[in-house]
Formats: sequence, structure tokens, C-alpha cells
Amino acid sequence: IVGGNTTPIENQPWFAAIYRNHLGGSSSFTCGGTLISSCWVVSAAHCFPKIKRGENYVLYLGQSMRKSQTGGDSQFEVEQIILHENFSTGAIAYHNDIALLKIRSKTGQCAEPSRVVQTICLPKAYEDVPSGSDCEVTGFGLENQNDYLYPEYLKMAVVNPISHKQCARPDYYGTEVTPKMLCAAHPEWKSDACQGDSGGPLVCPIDDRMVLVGVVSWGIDCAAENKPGVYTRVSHFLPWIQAHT
Ligand SMILES: NC(=[NH2+])c1ccc2[nH]c(-c3ccc[nH]c3=O)nc2c1
Repeated sequence: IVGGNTTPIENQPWFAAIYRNHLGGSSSFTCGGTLISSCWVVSAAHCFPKIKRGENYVLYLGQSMRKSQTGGDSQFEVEQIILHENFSTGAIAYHNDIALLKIRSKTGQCAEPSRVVQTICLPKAYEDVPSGSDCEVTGFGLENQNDYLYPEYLKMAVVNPISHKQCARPDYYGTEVTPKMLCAAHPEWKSDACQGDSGGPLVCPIDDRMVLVGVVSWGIDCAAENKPGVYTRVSHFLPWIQAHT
């Protein structure tokens, strides 16, 4: 996250941190995710390139610090990874960049709600978010696109959705951006998601509830002028989510 602030997990209790296990026992942070029900986390398909069986990934809920893999009650195995069947890579865009992860604790349980673990609400099918909304994007991604170390603490930034028309302008992303994507940016291009935030949540207040409006997907650079963050538009994938959970 470029700009924004550190945030305790209590403020984003649906946030999931996804790590890849490597041979030899080490693990590296891969992507963010969002808890949508006790057993299911939504993330981005591009986070799981050469689809490997779930055993290669481990997922933490309830963590405000990246390396504090205390294990125990907040650690989950990834039992199943479902990539959108039409996921594809364009010139700069990812298409249908959404994945579902089925999680399971060591004792075979799903997530238990607590002060630091909660599900997020899903939008209604094809529901639009009021433009100009103050939405929140959260993750352990880079604080500056020239960094190479991820921050230790979870961060959150406020960004505003922008219209498809504006985002499809030639000096923005042109025809690379489609109506199944949502663009969001800071009015002065001061904060944005960045590498490592992929898969994480863009949540917006709709009728006094926080709703999962976007999944961090792609962008040119981070917090660059006229280069908004691009998110998978969750409301356009509700039938798919319902069919697979
Ligand atoms: N500006 C943004 N909103 C953004 C979001 C996700 C990104 N993911 C990446 C990225 C860059 C290089 C390698 N892997 C990545 O995911 N850049 C990104 C930029």
C-alpha cells in the first residue's frame, strides 16, 4: 500500500494473508485475500500462477503483522484453489482475475469469528458503488514501487472509485480496462495498492455496511498520475462465487 496508514487487523478483520510454502520449509508472502464465509476466501487468480495443489499455500487470519506467523488458531491450510475458468492475461490487464480458496485449520475446522476474524459482506449482483465513495484498500504490499521489502505491518489506504468512462480514457488505460473491472484512485494520486497487495480487498460502505467491492488486480506503477488501481469488480462475479461456494 502506497500512502495510507498502518491499521490493526481489528479494522480489517476479513483480511487474509496468503503465503507460499517452499521446499525446505520456508514460506514467502504471496498475496492478500478476503474472508467471505467461514470456509471461503476470495483472492486474485493471478496470485496462483502454475496452479499447484493447495498444500503449497498457508493462510493467516487475524494477523496485523506479516511475519508474526504465530500459527495456532489463526493459521489455515488451503484445501482447494478454484481459479476463474476464463482467467487470462491481456497486454497489461488481467481478465476474470478472481479465485476462491477453501480453508481448513489443522483440526479440519473453518474460521471462527472473533474480534480479529470476521467475514465481509458481498455486494448484490451487478450493484454499483456510489461514485466518490471513500473506499478502503488493505494489504502487506510495497509502500513504494521501488521498494523490494514488504512492510511488517498491515496498511490501509482510502481511494475513490472512478467511472469506467474516465478509466478507459486514452491517457488512463484505454480499452485495456473493461466493465468487469473497477478503477479506484486517490484524488491527488497519493495512495494506491501496489505489488503484493494483489488479491486483497477494496471495501466500500454501502447502506451502512462494509461491502467487498473489488479484489486488487493490476495497475501501472503505484500511485502514478492517471494510472489508477484496477480491481476485479466483485458484483459482476456473484453468480460465479455462488456457484462455487
Ligand atoms: N497500482 C496498483 N494498484 C497495483 C496493484 C497491483 C499490482 N501488482 C503489481 C505487480 C508488479 C510486478 C509484479 N507483480 C505484481 O503483482 N503491481 C501492481 C500495482
